[in-house]
Amino acid sequence: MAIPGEQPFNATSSGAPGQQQEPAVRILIVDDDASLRATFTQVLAKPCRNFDACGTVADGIAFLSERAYDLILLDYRLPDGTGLVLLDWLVEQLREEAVIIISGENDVDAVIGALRRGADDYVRKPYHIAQLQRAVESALHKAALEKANRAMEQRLKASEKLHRYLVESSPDLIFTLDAEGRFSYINPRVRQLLGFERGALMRRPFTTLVMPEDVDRICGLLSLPSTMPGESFSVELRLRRNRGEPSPVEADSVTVSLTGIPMISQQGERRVVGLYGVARDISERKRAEEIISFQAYHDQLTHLPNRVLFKDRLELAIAQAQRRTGALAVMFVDVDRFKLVNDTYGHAEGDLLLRAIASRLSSGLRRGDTLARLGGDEFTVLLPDINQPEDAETIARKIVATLGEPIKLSQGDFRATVSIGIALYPRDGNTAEDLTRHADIAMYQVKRSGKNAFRFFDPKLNTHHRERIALENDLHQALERGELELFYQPQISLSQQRVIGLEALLRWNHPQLGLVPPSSFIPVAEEVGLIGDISRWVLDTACAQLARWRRSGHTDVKLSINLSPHDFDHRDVVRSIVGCLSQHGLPAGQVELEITESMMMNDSAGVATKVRQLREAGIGVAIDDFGTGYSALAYLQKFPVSTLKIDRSFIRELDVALTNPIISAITGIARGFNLQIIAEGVERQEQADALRALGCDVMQGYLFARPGTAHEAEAWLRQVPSHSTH
Ligand SMILES: Nc1nc2c(ncn2[C@@H]2O[C@H](COP(=O)(O)O[C@H]3[C@@H](O)[C@H](n4cnc5c(=O)[nH]c(N)nc54)O[C@@H]3COP(=O)(O)O)[C@@H](O)[C@H]2O)c(=O)[nH]1
Repeated sequence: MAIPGEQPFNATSSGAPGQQQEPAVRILIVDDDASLRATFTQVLAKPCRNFDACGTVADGIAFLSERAYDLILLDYRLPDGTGLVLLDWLVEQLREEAVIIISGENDVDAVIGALRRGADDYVRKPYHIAQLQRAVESALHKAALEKANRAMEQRLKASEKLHRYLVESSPDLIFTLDAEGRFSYINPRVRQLLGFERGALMRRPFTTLVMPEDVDRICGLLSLPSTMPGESFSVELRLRRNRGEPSPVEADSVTVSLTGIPMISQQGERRVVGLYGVARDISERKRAEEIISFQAYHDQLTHLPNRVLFKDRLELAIAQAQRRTGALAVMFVDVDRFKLVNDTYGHAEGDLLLRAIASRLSSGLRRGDTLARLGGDEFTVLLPDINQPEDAETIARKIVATLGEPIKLSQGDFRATVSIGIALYPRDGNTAEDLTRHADIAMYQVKRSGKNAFRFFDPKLNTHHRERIALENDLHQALERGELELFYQPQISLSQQRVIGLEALLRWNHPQLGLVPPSSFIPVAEEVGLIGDISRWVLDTACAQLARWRRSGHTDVKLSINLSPHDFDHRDVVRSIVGCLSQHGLPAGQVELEITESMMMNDSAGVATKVRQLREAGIGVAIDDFGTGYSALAYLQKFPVSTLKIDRSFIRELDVALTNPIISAITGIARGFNLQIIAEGVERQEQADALRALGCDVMQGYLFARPGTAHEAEAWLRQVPSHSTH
């Protein structure tokens, strides 16, 4: 883009810097007397002067048409006309040469005529050389001054043009106000930025453009008398958009950063006569700042306040409650079985569920309450003003009720439930951390006692909770540190007098607590979502061990492996089990998986189908605690298992009476369905005898061996058990 006025600013003077050179001067002599022309050239000669000379008006014009001169010495009387003709030509051509008329004429009219036509001086013949020289010096001096003036004028014009261009095409709003705060100038940017014609704004107060909310703030700054001369200010404010004007921007206002500089009178006493202002549109920057700030304080998925903002609001609410001696409640809300959805249907469905739950939860709250998402499936609620604990209870019931209707996910409906823990200020703590932690502990208790409910914090829960958290933390590292170990317990066939199977039983060698039984940590692993990793480790370790035993010749021993009901929540559980067996080169028939009877009763994860697939792959499936639940024959048809394990509780009853109708029934069912039967928890010889009498041949229990290491198990495989029955 060409910038007006650029060239004049680039002009540089020629000549070596610091060297004061007299400028070159060109003089034209027009006189019909050749000897005079020679004299002029001689007496006026200087190193920097160049002369041309001719004797007629026509030749003079010819020279002048070729180039410009600084001075013309013009004879009045010439053969082809008077010097006036040449003067007229100069005027006509807008020429700027200085002219000295030289004539013998005594006529005053001739002199006046020449001066009127623009001649600068008049020398009458005969003249003294010195007089001519003075006239020439003076005319040249005057011409030089005029030339410098013209150059200066041109530079000023160019400069003015450039400044006007810069101001008028500035992307910022530039304006001046008079002493009364009214526009005295505003650049055309106002049209584009705010949709106002600049003509319409002239003499109108600046506040015409300011959004009403910001007027008071800016008025103080604009009250000029109070502004110290030279004191500038910067302020952010919103300028009004002319809504009558069509605009690509929908906003009512434009946020600008305004810099105001008082204009000081240059004459007389220094006083403020107006204000010079530059307003820069910072709407985009503001929007970006708002987005960044929103992201810093909100959860991206649900757009609810995040942990930081929740803590902030809770601290504020505590301070306010302290002042008015009031009460508030904090709820910790955890979505039940969320991991199931995430693992089974994928993260997109999980996100959909979380968004739907967020919307349901907030529908149960009032304005002024805060619902936040801490991350994962954890939400918190702040009820900043409650009168009694029952108020929090009412809201908790309401929240539970909002989830009554199933949530539509793309892969089907999901009936979401939540576990809610409640802590009250001041009863359960007076800091944001304590209240949130205590609500979390209460929520944990709800989870442990069956989920889908709410509970208030009870200080007695605290110690237990601490131990539990410590256990959880340790469990997270147990796998990495190699603290898990498999023990094995033999399953004996009394008729064959040998170990026909082994059950793999998990142990945790805790560095401080010693050997931790699975009943103490498996439920924790299930709750914190570690069970998947642990089960994979168990399966892999047990299969690797069986492969070793096979290599030692034990090719007909069956290995029972316990699986958690949670493992069956995974779509690809069957594929991973089959994959693990083939990876270790095991025949499917040598492995049996133990599932619990309760899993058959709640078939939400399609356990029946998975059991069928495992059986089709040739893998055995045993029902672990058979008889303890509502075992029904219908289940056995639906779940094509291979083995029933009679629960320990029935074996214990054999101590009282050596017959038991339930055991008789179970053995009958097993025979009817062609299932293998194993009695577990056999501790005494009498129990073994009674079981044998009832038709049960395979047994497992302390009578034969307590669970032992892989090394001990290998020894059992090699020997016939000593505790044979009579
Ligand atoms: N998901 C997984 N669960 C597992 C795994 N390993 C074990 N478990 C389950 O933990 C429960 C407790 O197991 P454990 O403490 O190992 O107890 C087993 C035996 O030690 C015990 N037992 C065996 N004989 C007797 C006996 O004569 N008396 C008596 N009081 N107890 C005895 O019984 C448990 C074996 O039970 P079961 O599995 O039902 O056959 C238990 O429910 C295990 O299933 C694992 O790797 N994953």
